[in-house]
Amino acid sequence: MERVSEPLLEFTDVTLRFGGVTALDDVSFDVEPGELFAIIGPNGAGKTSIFNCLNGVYRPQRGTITLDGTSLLGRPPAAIAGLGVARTFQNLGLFAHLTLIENLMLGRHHLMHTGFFSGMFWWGRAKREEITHRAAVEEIVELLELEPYRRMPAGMLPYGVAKRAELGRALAMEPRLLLLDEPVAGMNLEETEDTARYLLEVRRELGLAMILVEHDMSLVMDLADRVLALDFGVAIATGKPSEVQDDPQVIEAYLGGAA
Ligand SMILES: Nc1ncnc2c1ncn2[C@@H]1O[C@H](COP(=O)(O)OP(=O)(O)OP(=O)(O)O)[C@@H](O)[C@H]1O
Repeated sequence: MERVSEPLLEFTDVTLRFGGVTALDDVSFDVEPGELFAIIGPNGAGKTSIFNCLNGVYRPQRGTITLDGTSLLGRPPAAIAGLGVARTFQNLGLFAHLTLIENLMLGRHHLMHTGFFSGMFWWGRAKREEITHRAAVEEIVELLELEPYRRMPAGMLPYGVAKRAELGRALAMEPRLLLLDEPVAGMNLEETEDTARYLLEVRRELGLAMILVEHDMSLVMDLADRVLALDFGVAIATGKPSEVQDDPQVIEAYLGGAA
């Protein structure tokens, strides 16, 4: 891909170890603004470890990670979320008893200035803030076509809709970088195609950068601008989906895994 701007994310020479296990071995990649970047690799290759380094859950022993020039290393997950890195979870990060709208409003929590007590004293300001946040949430509901489920408790949503609501919760944070952890895991073909459509729509409407970790290779090949392939914590190929797909080391990693 031709360089049109400075990278949004720079993940450079990152090494992460757990005792004798090297989960990431000197891994480097960067993500451009608005880019859809995918990370693939067999089980245990280190994909989730990259997400956990990015959002401050793990601290690598070596390397640097910067978002728009600001180092993310050593910052707690909430601070990294505040800098604009949002994540969706494989096992849904929704509160089952809250409605879809309430879950999306919680996604905006870190953007809210008025707490409960100040809200009591500054009723006018709190009200105005609430109206702004509700309007932003309603835009996401519309974008993801979630209107029919607005007042439904998240625990009662059909699986495909719950995954979409999870995407909505992450978008409600107004991220600059969205980490998508296996967004189509457990979905049937129709739900997978729907998700691909929504992700393209999100990208078209919001233009935010996304990193996709996904085992569904056809989704990766359809959606990604560039792909990073990992094997045993080592970056074995980076490039356009078609290039990575044909890379002998990538083929070997997958065939070896299947054997
Ligand atoms: N908290 C941890 N403690 C010890 N080892 C860990 C920890 N987290 C990850 N690992 C190890 O690091 C390596 C990479 O794991 P990781 O979960 O990042 O792989 P993955 O590519 O996401 O795998 P999967 O596709 O199965 O989710 C594995 O060997 C794993 O056992």
